[in-house]
Amino acid sequence: MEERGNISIHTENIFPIIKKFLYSDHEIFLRELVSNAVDATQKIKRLSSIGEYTGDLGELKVTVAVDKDAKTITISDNGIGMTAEEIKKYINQIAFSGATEFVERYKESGDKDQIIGQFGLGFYSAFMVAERVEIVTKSYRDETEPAHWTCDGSTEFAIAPAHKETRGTNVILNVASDSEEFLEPVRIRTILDKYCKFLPVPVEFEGEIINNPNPIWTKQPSELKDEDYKEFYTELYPMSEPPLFWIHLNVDYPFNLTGILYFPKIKNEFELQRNKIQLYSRQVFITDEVKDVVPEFLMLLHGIIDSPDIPLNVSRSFLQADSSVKKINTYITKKVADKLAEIFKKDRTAFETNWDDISVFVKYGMLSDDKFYEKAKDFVLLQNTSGKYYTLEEYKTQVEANQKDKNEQLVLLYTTDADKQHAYVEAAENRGYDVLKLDTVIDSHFIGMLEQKLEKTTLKRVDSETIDKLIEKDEAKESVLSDTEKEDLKKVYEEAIDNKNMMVEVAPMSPDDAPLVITLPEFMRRMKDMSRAGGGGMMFMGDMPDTYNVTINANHPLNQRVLKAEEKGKLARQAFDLALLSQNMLSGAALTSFVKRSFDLMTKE
Ligand SMILES: Nc1ncnc2c1ncn2[C@@H]1O[C@H](COP(=O)(O)OP(=O)(O)OP(=O)(O)O)[C@@H](O)[C@H]1O
Repeated sequence: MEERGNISIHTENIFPIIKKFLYSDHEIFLRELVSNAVDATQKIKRLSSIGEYTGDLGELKVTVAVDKDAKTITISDNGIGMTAEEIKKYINQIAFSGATEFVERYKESGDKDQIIGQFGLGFYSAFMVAERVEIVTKSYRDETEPAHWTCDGSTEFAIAPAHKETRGTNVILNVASDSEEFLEPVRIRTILDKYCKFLPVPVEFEGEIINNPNPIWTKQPSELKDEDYKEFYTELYPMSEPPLFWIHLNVDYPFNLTGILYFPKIKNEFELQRNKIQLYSRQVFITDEVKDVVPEFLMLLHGIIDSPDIPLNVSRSFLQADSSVKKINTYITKKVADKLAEIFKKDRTAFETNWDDISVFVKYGMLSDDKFYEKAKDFVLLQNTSGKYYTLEEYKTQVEANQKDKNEQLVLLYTTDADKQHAYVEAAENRGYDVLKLDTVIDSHFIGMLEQKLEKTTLKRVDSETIDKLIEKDEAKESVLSDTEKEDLKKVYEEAIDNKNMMVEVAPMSPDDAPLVITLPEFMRRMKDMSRAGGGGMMFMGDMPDTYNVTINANHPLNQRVLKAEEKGKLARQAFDLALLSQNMLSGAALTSFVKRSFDLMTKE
């Protein structure tokens, strides 16, 4: 006998609302229905294992079938099935109230993106693509009758006895005319591939099992070889270069989390590599937007995180405040730091070889997470211009003797471009100083952080001061020029240079040093960098021209010649242009006139 009834929910007809709001995400209906089917098979397995079900389990499986002519999609399982009473309880009440709650939430927050993908719509999502949904089901309990339920998404349903020999449930979607794209097998396969690839029960489509029910993250690390991890990486990211190394996450207290995180080869292009971590809940793909679950700096990693404890049905802001999400964050950070520390200890050569790929990520982590800093400070590496790697501590020991200034401040020198800043690097090295290479996008922030964290330490770019001032020592240099001669020399240069952004000064330096050095003070460059990055309340700095210091070496023979020469100005200008040239700062008309002047001078000699 057929029974008709009304589903008791508050909202009259939630179907059009859901259909409209979830337009872009219609495809998740398949994820929801297939995971329900998987759940049903897992439930029967559990009942069997505890002796509540004594019948034959058979081969547990979920089947998806498309019938283009009948315009149906059918999801079948041989799970626990439902009685008519259970349909009323679980589908009419739970599924529909879940959907009602969804709509209420949507109305509250008004932000579609916050909810989509975060909220399992459950059974009701079938109505996003179907005009009518049928359930034909037979419970595992022998004495019960199979049932047939039909509903068009409104609050009315019909339930009648059915003919079904075997245990389990068929959910039949009569696809709506505006959703016929889902009758294309290719489309269905793509969706299954996205969401169901690692479901724990075989899922069959067109005669093929489309999933890998035992992905490696569900296994014990001791069962796995390096090859297994690498193979799995290729399965996830078919076109990628092999990963550098990986971490197998496996924790069941105080929260449940498994997964594998891979360190990819990142180099400097890290923007491209985001959103490569996939979030699963009990092997069901949820999203690859893991922003709130994984610490920001770990977004560069690839791989899988699987946790039933991540609340998927709440909005973003709530997720950030959620305590298990916070714990997961902390756990992942710790695991990653421990893994890096372990590789560093066990195989320093491998660590150094991979440093270029991991440095951005380690530095980013140190900058954004204090706990990570505390661990990483022991393995973060500094590389000098001759390619040698040091830890912070090792480097300190290495340069301490030579690079302390008169105030006992340790000065670390660095270059952002060893090629362009070659003249300065060489000058520093001739002094017996060591120069670090800090040339990645993140290094300007990293430098700031080191200064904050390391005691009595400053970092200076090699071209920010003349060599004597980079690391100021107590010994004063004698000048071969008298004060008046120095004044004269200054005037000659000022007139020859004729640029108010070039601050000329004359200072005694070693005769072996360059006759003239152009420097951009460290503080100046940093403030400009900051204002360019939009911070620090120094917006006005960004538009200001650079103000350089031009230091004339009073002890260099060339400058003694400049003072005495007939064409003082020409000689001074020539020296200045050469200094510009060595800094890659000479171009256009200035370069042309320099070349012309050089030929002139050569012709005269
Ligand atoms: N294929 C099925 N076999 C047996 N029972 C099912 C099946 N599909 C749904 N159910 C029952 O209907 C209930 C409601 O399903 P629905 O998908 O709406 O919610 P849910 O699975 O509990 O939660 P979620 O929102 O995570 O999907 C399920 O809890 C289950 O008891």
